Amino acid sequence: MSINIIIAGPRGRMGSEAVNMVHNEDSFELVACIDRKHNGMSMNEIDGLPDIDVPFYEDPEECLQQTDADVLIDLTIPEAGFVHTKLALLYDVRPVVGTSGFTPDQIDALRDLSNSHGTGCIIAPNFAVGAVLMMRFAKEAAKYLPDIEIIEKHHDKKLDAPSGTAVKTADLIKDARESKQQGHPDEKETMDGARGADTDGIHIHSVRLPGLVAHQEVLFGGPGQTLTIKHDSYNRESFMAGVKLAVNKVMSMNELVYGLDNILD
Ligand SMILES: NC(=O)C1=CN([C@@H]2O[C@H](COP(=O)(O)OP(=O)(O)OC[C@H]3O[C@@H](n4cnc5c(N)ncnc54)[C@H](OP(=O)(O)O)[C@@H]3O)[C@@H](O)[C@H]2O)C=CC1
Ligand SMILES: O=C(O)C1=N[C@H](C(=O)O)C[C@H](O)C1
Repeated sequence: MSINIIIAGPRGRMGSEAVNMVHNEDSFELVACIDRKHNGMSMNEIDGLPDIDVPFYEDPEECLQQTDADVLIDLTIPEAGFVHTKLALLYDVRPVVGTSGFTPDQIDALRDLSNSHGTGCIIAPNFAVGAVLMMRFAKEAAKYLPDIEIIEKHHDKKLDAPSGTAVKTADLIKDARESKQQGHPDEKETMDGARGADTDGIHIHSVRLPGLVAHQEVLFGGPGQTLTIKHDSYNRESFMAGVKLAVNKVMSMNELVYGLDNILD
């Protein structure tokens, strides 16, 4: 039996990669797309998209009502992604969400809905296995070297800053070390933003440049030494093994999980 999948954001950089991955996977079936353009058209009628006969819906609720789907993959923007994920849970379709930029309150609301419906949901700020390991190693290192700064670097089409990965990394580090103020107690920015964002004393610096894809360095400093843990995604294929794993895993889940690390064996 194949897993029936809806993709939201099929024309995007990640969405188009996910369309190819789902289409090429024997046990997956792409059954519909949610797109804010091309309502009522089939993918194979739209210029520049693969020759796949699958319907496009502008209205996410109409899509969920009319489609026999098991899983929704959302790769859009946080505002739309939140609505899609909520609706999918209401229709008992399991969301696999890569969209970054949800607020903690939004994640809590989706967790409540997922858990009360008993419908599995995976929200993963980063689907690349190497990035998950970077976060895991950073959490471990934070126990021994608690002075930490994060530099995340992305392509200049990215809408949210800091990245979901940087936020998740900082959250993991907060679980592993005591809250602390970093840098000089009297330090003063003479130019706004010079020290980056500050979450519980951890500073996050966001770089946006053409040519980049998705990169992060976690820097640790101690007396006479530094440690750098670094991950680079050079293309969007790097995320697809994680998306595939999440689709398979979510089928047997009945609650929300935040972060791919929680489903890696
Ligand atoms: N978890 C992970 O591993 C990864 C997550 N991401 C995240 O995935 C998301 C998508 O990234 P990326 O593919 O680079 O972005 P793109 O901008 O390339 O794609 C976003 C897609 O969402 C669509 N969209 C925008 N607004 C709406 C709306 N209101 N309703 C429905 N669809 C909408 C866009 O359509 P239109 O063209 O009409 O604007 C576009 O097709 C981002 O949040 C990004 O941070 C990215 C890489 C990896
Ligand atoms: O927008 C991107 O490209 C990416 N977004 C995710 C994030 O915000 O962390 C994951 C990855 O870094 C690529």
